[in-house]
Parts: sequence; structure tokens; C-alpha cells
Amino acid sequence: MSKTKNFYLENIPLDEAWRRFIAALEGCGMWSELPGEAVALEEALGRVTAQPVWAALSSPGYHASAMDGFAVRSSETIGASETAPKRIPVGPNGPASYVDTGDAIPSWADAVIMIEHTQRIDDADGSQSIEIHAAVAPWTAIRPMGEDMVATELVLPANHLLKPVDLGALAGSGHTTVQVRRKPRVAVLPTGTELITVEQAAREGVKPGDIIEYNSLVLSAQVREWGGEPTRYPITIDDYQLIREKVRTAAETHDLVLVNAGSSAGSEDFTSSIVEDLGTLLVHGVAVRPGHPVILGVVANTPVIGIPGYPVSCALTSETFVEPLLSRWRGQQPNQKPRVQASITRKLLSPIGEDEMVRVTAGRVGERVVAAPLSRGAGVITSLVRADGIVRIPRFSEGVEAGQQVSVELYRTPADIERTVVHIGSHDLCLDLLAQHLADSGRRFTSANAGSLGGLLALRRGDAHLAGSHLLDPATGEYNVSYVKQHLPGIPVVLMTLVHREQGLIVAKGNPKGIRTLADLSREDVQFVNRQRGAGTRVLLDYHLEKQGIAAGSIGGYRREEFTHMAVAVAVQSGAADCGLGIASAAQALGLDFIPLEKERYDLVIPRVYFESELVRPLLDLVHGSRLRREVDALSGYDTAGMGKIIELD
Ligand SMILES: Nc1nc2c(c(=O)[nH]1)N[C@H]1C(S)=C(S)[C@@H](COP(=O)(O)OP(=O)(O)OC[C@H]3O[C@@H](n4cnc5c(N)ncnc54)[C@H](O)[C@@H]3O)O[C@H]1N2
Ligand code: MOO
Repeated sequence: MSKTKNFYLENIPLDEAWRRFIAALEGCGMWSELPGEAVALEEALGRVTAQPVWAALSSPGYHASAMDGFAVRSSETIGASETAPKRIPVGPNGPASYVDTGDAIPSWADAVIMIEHTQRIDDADGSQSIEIHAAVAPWTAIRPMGEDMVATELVLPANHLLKPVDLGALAGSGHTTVQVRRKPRVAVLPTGTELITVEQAAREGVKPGDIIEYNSLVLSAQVREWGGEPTRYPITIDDYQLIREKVRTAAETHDLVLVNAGSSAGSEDFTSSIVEDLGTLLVHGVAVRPGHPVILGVVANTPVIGIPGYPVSCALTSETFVEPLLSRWRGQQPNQKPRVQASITRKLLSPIGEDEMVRVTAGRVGERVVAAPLSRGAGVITSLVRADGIVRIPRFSEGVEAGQQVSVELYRTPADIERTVVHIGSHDLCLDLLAQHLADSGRRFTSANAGSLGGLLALRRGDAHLAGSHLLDPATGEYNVSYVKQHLPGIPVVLMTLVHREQGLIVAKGNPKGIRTLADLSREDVQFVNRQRGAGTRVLLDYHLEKQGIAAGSIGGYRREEFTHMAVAVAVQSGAADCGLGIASAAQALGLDFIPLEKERYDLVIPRVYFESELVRPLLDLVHGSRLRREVDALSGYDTAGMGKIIELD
């Protein structure tokens, strides 16, 4: 038994990895549809027919009236007209007889006259007749036997995904059960000594080194969504023999085994050795990121996929390999996401040699759809939660330039993209509140952090509907106006004040270093954390440093840049820095101390075309209403007195 570690991950192109996998699956009879099983119609929704279904009965099973009215012989109506109406006596055996919709037509009749086209006449002798003003052709208002389905006719082909109406057609044609493909049985094995269950975390808290296990939850839910039947195994610690035993037994009772984590080259990454030990290792490492260290193999005629541990890699690897396999077994084509052409909002470098899947948000801005890249971290599951789609950067390309056209594989519908308000710029907590309420008006709100200046540049390129900005002009003491004039020349713009907010020094609880003023940042024992160039907060800092004659070079940590207020606050909370400049609400959110420096104005910069658009209107209504104002007032460090004030710049 081998326990050797596989230090050498391959870099196999995706299509080659699939070729190897399919060849091996064909070899063990696992690259074809799964056999059928009979299920009751009530259980059959979302299943796939395993064979064609032929009608057992005709429907309707007799000639049925299509209308409420009178069954007649059409020959008796000939000659009837407005000027020469005809009377036909009513009786159980004709020549006219009342029928309801769906009733069988009497054998002597061959047409039905709708009741509203007849006039009832009560004759003196107590008998009845109808008067008609038009003739009817044979088979008028009759649903002939078998109009819907004739016995022996094809109702559904094989490999048909059953929808609600299909179940009706099956019952209507006389079937009580239907043969559907067996659900693929998929074992989901989470492994890792660092893993704890979420219940354990809720009970005992999370210690450094603990990771809440949720990949198996995601994988099982994906399997279920794709028509499979998952078995979610409990966590197995990183122990070669324990994992080996689980893989061996799972392979005996399942169609597919997913081993999660332990796929790369670490000292406790056993999956590839175990697959080699128990069966055949086909692939270890594909030229795809995230998901590079994926393992493909076969154990006891059962495919085994080693899925990388990072949550984003895990979910995407499953989309890449598990979904197409389950589709194949169910006789379905692999899932094809809707695609849209979009313009990418910023330059992306991507390593040659690997296909990269970049998560993006997407929205329509004017004539174009724009795609804004999200975090590329393989551990950032929220980036997949927020993603509207995926952009693939092929392995023979070094990346894409800002403004380049890309194809986005959408997780949402094209209609969702049309109702998206796109924000690029400086972030503020109040935007999250706005986003929440916008959903009530059927709008989606996506936001990319690019800093205030980045936001203005995005507006100039036409990449966003609005940009949050708080850029102080040292010459005038005014916010945003001069920057908008400089960077958006010729574009009519509305500046709408969202809030005034308190900027200041964020320090650890109790202010252990006794930091009071900006001058303290130059102290030997104080480590600062800065914001990126172009951020309004950075402009504010540099303005005050200059005013007070403090040299940036004298501040330890001045060059260390974070991209958001919360990232600065987290750096202080974790002890990585003693102090950073940011907004009061970020300090409050993490229970940190705050030394106010300046009250600044945070505006939404909105090109007039969007300010006047139907899409953005609900956002303006929210800013002018009382609900958002009340909620912002409840946060610390904000002043809503100026909320909704407008400056127009042409
Ligand atoms: N020296 C190298 N190191 C790494 C390489 C490499 O090529 N050489 N590849 C990196 C890449 S890319 C990936 S992806 C990961 C894959 O790692 P593993 O599959 O071995 O997974 P772990 O290292 O055990 O875990 C990674 C990460 O994910 C967390 N995790 C694991 N399982 C779960 C779960 N069930 N639920 C939630 N989170 C989970 C785990 O705790 C780790 O934080 O390797 C890189 N390293
Ligand atoms: O390939 Mo790993 O999955 O990039 O993060």
C-alpha cells in the first residue's frame, strides 16, 4: 500500500482531462444513461423518462361536446339564416338535445350549437324547441375521440425532463406510473482535521485553525439540484486509512464519489494516493483556476472526483465535472448557462497556461452590458454568492484590457441584468441599506469598490450608473465638484448628497497606544494602515498631513494600502496595525475606538441621463424618503441633514 505524496500536480487542459475521464468511464460502462425505475406520477416531477411513453388510452375516449349547447344533426340546420330561422324540436333522442361541455355526443348527432346561438321556444303543448339563425357544419363544437391523444400514440420521448404538464398528459393517457432514470447516487465525503460542523461552531465557538465545514452542504445541494441523490458523509479527519476505507465502501454503493479537499500537494493531501491505491488515477491537476488540483479517477468501476478544498474551487469544480456527468447519466445535455456579451470594467491579468474563471457582476449601462470583476480569492464564497456570471479567460491569453468585450455565462436571467443599478466608486454602509430597499422596487444593486476617483473614471467610461464619492478639494474646501468638472468634462451630472459622515482615526478598543492626533502617526511605536491612492479617505489624509506639515515618509505603514473602511478596521482589530483613517461606523461595527477628525460629505455622482431614468428613479425616491433617513440616523457617525440635496453640473 502506497502512501507516497504526489508533489507534482499536472496541468492538463480541460478538454484533455475530459477525454481521459470519458475513455475510462466508457471502459467500465459508466458513460451512458442510468437504467430506469417506475415511479408514481406524483413523484415524477423533474425526473427524466427512461423510455418512450405511448398512450394507453385515447383522450377524449369518446366524441365530446366542446361547448354548452344543443347536439343536432348538421343536416337539419341547412338553410337556417337571420331572415329564415329554423325551429328544431328538443327531445332526449333529438333532433336537438341539450349537452354540457365535456358530455358525450348522442350517437345520432354530429354537431353542437352553442346555447347563445339558440333561442328557446316553449310550445303551447308543453314541448320545447330551439330556433336557430345559422346552419352548422358537421363536427362543429365537437372534440372528436382521440383529439388529444390516440391510444398507441407517442406521448413523451425517452430522455424527456418531466414538467408539471407532462404529468397531466401521462395520467390523461392512462398511465399510473412512469419509467424514469434512476437518480445518480453521489457520495459526498468532506475531509480535514481542521473542519468542525456549524452546529459545533454555534455551540463552542470557532478557535484559530478551525474551519466551519460547508462544502459538503454545497456539493449535496448541487447534486440534488442536478437531479442526483446525495449521501452527505460526516467529516473524516486527515487520516490515510480512514479516508481510504470511506472511499472504498462509498464506491461500492454509489455511482460517483466526491472526496472534498486533500487534493493539492500538502503533507496531509491523500486523495490522489488513495485513488491510485484503490483503483486508477487518471488526472491530478487541470489547467483551470480556480480548481486546479482536481483529481479524476476510477475505483471499483465507480468514478471518483477529488474536489479541491477552497470553497469557490469546490463549487466551480463541481459545476465543471459533476454536473455534466450527472446530465449524461440522466440522458440530458450539460447545463448551458445563458450568455451575454459585456464590456469588462477593468484590466485583468491572467496566467498563461490556465483557463481562469472570473466571477463578475453584470448590469446594463446605456447601450452596453458591463461586467465588473469580483474577488478572485478561492476562499471567498461570497464572491460566488454575489456573482451574476463567470467570464472565462482562456489559457493562451494573458488577460483582458479594460473595455474589452467578453462573454459572460450568466447565473441570472438576462431580465435580471436589465433591472440592475450599477454602482462603482467609494463604498459606504448606507449603500447596503439602499440596496436592500431597492429590492422592494424590483431593482438589483451591484457595487464595486474602486474608490472615489475610480468611480468617476468608471462614469467617464460609461461603466456605471452612479458613483459614490467624497473627494475634498484642498483649495476650496468643497467636496467632489472640482473633481467632477475635471474628470467628467462635457457630461451633465447631478451630485446628490447621500450623507455627511465622521472620518477619524480608528484605534484598538481602549486606545492602548494613546493615539490622539495625526502627529502621533509619526511615532516609532505606531503602525499605520493606509487606504489606496484615489480613495477619498486617502485624499483627506494627505490633505491634513500637508496642512500640518507631517511628512508621509515619517509614518510607519503609510505604504500599506487597504481598499475599504472595513479592511482598515479589521487590520486594527487583528493587531496588524495600530491605527488607520476611516469612518466611525466601521470602527463601531467591530467595537473599536474612534477619534473624530473631520465631517465629510459623501455624494452620489449620477450622470443626468441616469438620474432621469426609470431604472434609477426608485433610488432617488429612497434618498428623498424618510425610511432610509431613519435607518441611517440609527447608525453612529452619520448626519442626514443634507440627504437628497442636489447640485447640478453641466
Ligand atoms: N504547494 C501547493 N499548495 C497548494 C496548491 C499547489 O498547487 N501547491 N494548490 C492550491 C490550490 S489552487 C488549491 S484550490 C488548494 C486545494 O487544496 P486542498 O484540496 O488540498 O484542500 P485543503 O488544503 O485541505 O483546503 C483548502 C482550504 O479549504 C478549506 N476547506 C477544506 N474543506 C472544506 C469544507 N468541507 N468546507 C469548508 N472549507 C473547507 C480548508 O480548511 C482550507 O482553508 O490548495 C492550494 N495549495
Ligand atoms: O485552483 Mo485553486 O482552486 O485556484 O484555488
